[in-house]
This record gives sequence, structure tokens and C-alpha cells, in this order.
Amino acid sequence: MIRLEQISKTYPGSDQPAVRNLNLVINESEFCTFVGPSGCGKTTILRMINQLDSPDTGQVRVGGVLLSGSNIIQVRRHIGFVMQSAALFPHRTVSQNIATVPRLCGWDKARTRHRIDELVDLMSLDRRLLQRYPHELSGGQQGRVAIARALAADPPILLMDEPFAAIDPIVRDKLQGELLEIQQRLKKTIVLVTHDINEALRLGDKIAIFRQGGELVQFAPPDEILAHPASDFVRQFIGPEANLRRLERLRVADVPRYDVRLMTQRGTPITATFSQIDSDFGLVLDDDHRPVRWQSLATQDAEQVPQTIGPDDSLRYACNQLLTAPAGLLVRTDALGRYCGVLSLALLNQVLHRHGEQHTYD
Ligand SMILES: Nc1ncnc2c1ncn2[C@@H]1O[C@H](COP(=O)(O)OP(=O)(O)OP(=O)(O)O)[C@@H](O)[C@H]1O
Repeated sequence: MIRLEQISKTYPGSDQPAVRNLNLVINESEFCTFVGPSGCGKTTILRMINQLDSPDTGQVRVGGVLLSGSNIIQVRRHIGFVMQSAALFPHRTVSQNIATVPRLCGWDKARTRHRIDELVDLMSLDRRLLQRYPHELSGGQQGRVAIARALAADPPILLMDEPFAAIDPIVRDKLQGELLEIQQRLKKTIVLVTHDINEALRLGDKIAIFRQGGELVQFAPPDEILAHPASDFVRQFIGPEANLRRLERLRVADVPRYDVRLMTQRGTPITATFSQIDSDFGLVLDDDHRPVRWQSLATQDAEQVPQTIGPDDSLRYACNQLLTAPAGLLVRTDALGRYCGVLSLALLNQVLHRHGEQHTYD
């Protein structure tokens, strides 16, 4: 756990604090993102957690311990640091870069070699890169090496200062996905600083939004921030499409099941198990419960072929499909294409309201 208590800091010669009266608790194994405009104090806070800087007032506790900046080995064992734009040592090979902290901690060659091998696998790095120098790597490869270097001594905490800022959008997207996978596997406590609200929303279990003068304006899970922005500043920061962003994060499987009127191809009604939604159409299923066609309940005329959607599809995708779906409904199907409920725009609306009211957090 990282606990920041009543932290304030004003740099000499500055008339405005870089960080103002900050109280923040980051729980173990939590992925927390810091986001805010340039100069709002994000890096300063990271440097204080990492003992590279100290607050004028207040305390920083890491894992219940007051780590001292004077004991650099103790700090490095606890905290891996990925600096802006990778910041690899230019005159050291990839292998030597990754071995930085193990060497600092006095590991022998065999142990260091073994750890490098593990990290090469973890970060999907090509072994042939190990003897290269940083300038001989792509931006994405440098990013991977920087993360491997930070993880070398297996620290419980990883601090990352805009690690993907200088990387092109396609590689950035891939590295973000890999970082989420690593986090799920290794359960590190991660604090990642970014300018990019999309990156903050995608990666963070919780997001801390700061404004100029080092003021924390909201600290909450992504859906809470999108559903209930704490101020106009946050609203402006997240932009005009908050609901679409919320739908992007939710899956079809997150929606409670609703049925329509169901019937066999012979016209026999099938008893629905779940609550039914009102529709002028019934759905015809084949003997394996796969949707065949919509049928008008009034005229019994066969209508269009149903449009289907899977449990892992996003609700944003569902929303897009619903705008043109026959009967105004999408049919939910499982991996074998069997019917398991329907989706409507009204249901998406309900889900946004329900999720918006659900959050409790400390
Ligand atoms: N060493 C320093 N000496 C004096 N002022 C500093 C120093 N480091 C940062 N500052 C000032 O403190 C404020 C916060 O800076 P900080 O780098 O923490 O912000 P940031 O949110 O990380 O910015 P960015 O997103 O641009 O990296 C800024 O006004 C900055 O100019």
C-alpha cells in the first residue's frame, strides 16, 4: 500500500505549489493512473513516492514503511521506476540495462542471467536484442526493455512516468494491453502517469485527476469518473463522449438477460425463463436454439434475419449495431450461436444508470 498523507511541496522560487495538501491511498495490487494537464505535479508526486524528492510537509508511506532515500538499495528493491521515454542507459547493452538493479543489489552472474531470461520471455523480447545498444532498438522495444529493467528485482511496486508517450499509437495500444496482462499475472501495485485520459481510463483501476497547482480533483474508478465527474474541469477533461466511453468499457455479458417471445419453426411457443421485454416481434429458434428469423406477432409475417452479438462484444459496438438492427433488437448468442437473450437501446440506457449508481470505493 502507498499512503500519501497531507503532502505539500513548493519548489524554491515558485509562487505556486507543485503539490497541495494531497491525501491518497493506493492499495496493494491496484493499478492507479495519474492524469492532468502539464505541470500539475504528477511527476513530483511520483518522485516523492520513489524517494527522489521529499515533501515540504506530510508523509509518504510505502507498504507501511517509511522508505529512506538514503538507502537506495532498499528503495530499488521495493520500487521499479520507468521514466519518461524509456530513458535507458545509452552506453550499456540491453542486457546490462536490465541487470542494473540486480547488480546494485549484488546478485551473482548466474542469478542475474536467469532473471534476464525470465524477463525476456515476460516482455516478449527477442533474445538477439540483448547485446544491442538502446539506439539500435525501436521505440516499442525500448519501452519493453525499460519495463523489464524496472521489474528486474521483482519489486512489489512499479512507478511509470509517461512510459508510452513517445511511442506510435499502434505500438502504444499493444504495450498497454501487455502491461494489463502483466499486471493480472504479477499483481504489482502500479502508478502510471499520463497526459492521455484514454490511457488513464483504459489502464487504471482507479484514476487520480489533478489540476494546476497540484490539486487532486477526483480519485475514483473509471466508470465513476465517467458517470459522475466531480467538476466542470473533470467533465471538460474527459470530453463530450462520456457515455460512449462507458459503453466501450462494458461487455454484453454485463447486461442482465431479457427475453422476447420465442417460438419453434413449427410455431409452438417456447416458455421464456427471464423477464420479457415488450416487442411487436417474436423470435423463431431452430431445434438447437439458434435464431432463425423475426416474426411479426400481429400478422405472423416472417421478417428479417436477426442480427446477433456475443457476450464479449462491447456495449459501444452493440449500440452501433442497434441503430440499424431489425426489430430494434440484437439477439445475444453464446459461443455456439445459441440464443441467450436480447438487447435493446432501452436496456443499454438502464445499464448505464445501474452502473452509475453502483460504485462504492474507499
Ligand atoms: N526541479 C524543479 N524545480 C523547480 N520547479 C519544478 C521542478 N520540477 C518541477 N517543477 C515545477 O513544479 C510543477 C509541477 O511539475 P511536474 O513535473 O511535477 O508536473 P507534471 O504534471 O508531471 O508535468 P508534465 O506532465 O509536463 O510532465 C511545474 O510548475 C514545474 O515547473
